[in-house]
Amino acid sequence: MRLLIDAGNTRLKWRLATGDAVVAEGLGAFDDDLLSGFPATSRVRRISVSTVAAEPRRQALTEYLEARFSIPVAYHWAESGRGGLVNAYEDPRRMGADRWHAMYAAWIETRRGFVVVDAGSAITVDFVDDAGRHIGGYILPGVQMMLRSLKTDAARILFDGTPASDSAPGTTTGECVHHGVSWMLQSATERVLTDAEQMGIQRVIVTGGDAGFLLQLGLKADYRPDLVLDGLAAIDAEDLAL
Ligand SMILES: Nc1ncnc2c1ncn2[C@@H]1O[C@H](COP(=O)(O)OP(=O)(O)OP(=O)(O)O)[C@@H](O)[C@H]1O
Ligand SMILES: CC(C)(CO)[C@@H](O)C(=O)NCCC(=O)O
Ligand SMILES: [K+]
Repeated sequence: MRLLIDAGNTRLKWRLATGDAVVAEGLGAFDDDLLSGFPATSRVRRISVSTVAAEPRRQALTEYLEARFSIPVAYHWAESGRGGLVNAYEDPRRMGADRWHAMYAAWIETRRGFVVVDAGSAITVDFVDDAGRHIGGYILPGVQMMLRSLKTDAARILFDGTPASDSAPGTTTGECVHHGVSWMLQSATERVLTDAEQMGIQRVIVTGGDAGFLLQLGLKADYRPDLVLDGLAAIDAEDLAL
């Protein structure tokens, strides 16, 4: 069985697979048991990871996995191109592996243009045209990141509560902050759709922990929670076949 891992800045997702079939999947924070819910009896023959975590955390993950499964860990990074998908970055190693793996999953499904919106710790937007050319993208602060910076970098912005999909002008600090985040993301969402239209791109795909929030805010997109793992699985299978 293959163990596939998407290790983000906030959470870690894992999938156990045989061939294309998913045997088990899980999701957890880094401070929990790293593979909570993992079926103890399974025989893992290969481990492949896509990560954007800091180097010390990546090393800790490697040590944990090698100690637990006694096999080496294969990391997959962003590439300049694969299977007709071409990265716009001059130095692809600088691109987050999650962005490349998400784009690759979307590309091999239809081999048509698409936009991937990954609403995780940070929010990324990547545009790919019908020829498989990555046009480029955006990196924006994520929902928790925006709230945290308002809380910590301004002394008198005091608020509680959770994100609301309401974007009406607020009349309390809490409303101004939470509705403000919604208002900003709604604007960004509209812009994704108009930009895609201008580029002749029809398909919008959304993934990440805040995908549901963006859909609530009116983003018209296909929700694909495991896009990064899907791309990683495909790439890993291709490399194995070489
Ligand atoms: N149960 C949850 N725990 C943590 N974050 C959650 C949860 N549910 C939704 N979220 C939202 O998901 C975001 C994190 O998304 P996600 O788990 O996709 O990120 P990640 O993959 O860890 O990070 P990265 O963006 O670095 O890949 C948080 O900012 C938060 O707003
Ligand atoms: C932007 C994030 C944090 C999104 O997870 C990740 O893709 C990343 O760390 N990227 C590195 C910078 C870049 O992609 O250009
Ligand atoms: K992610």
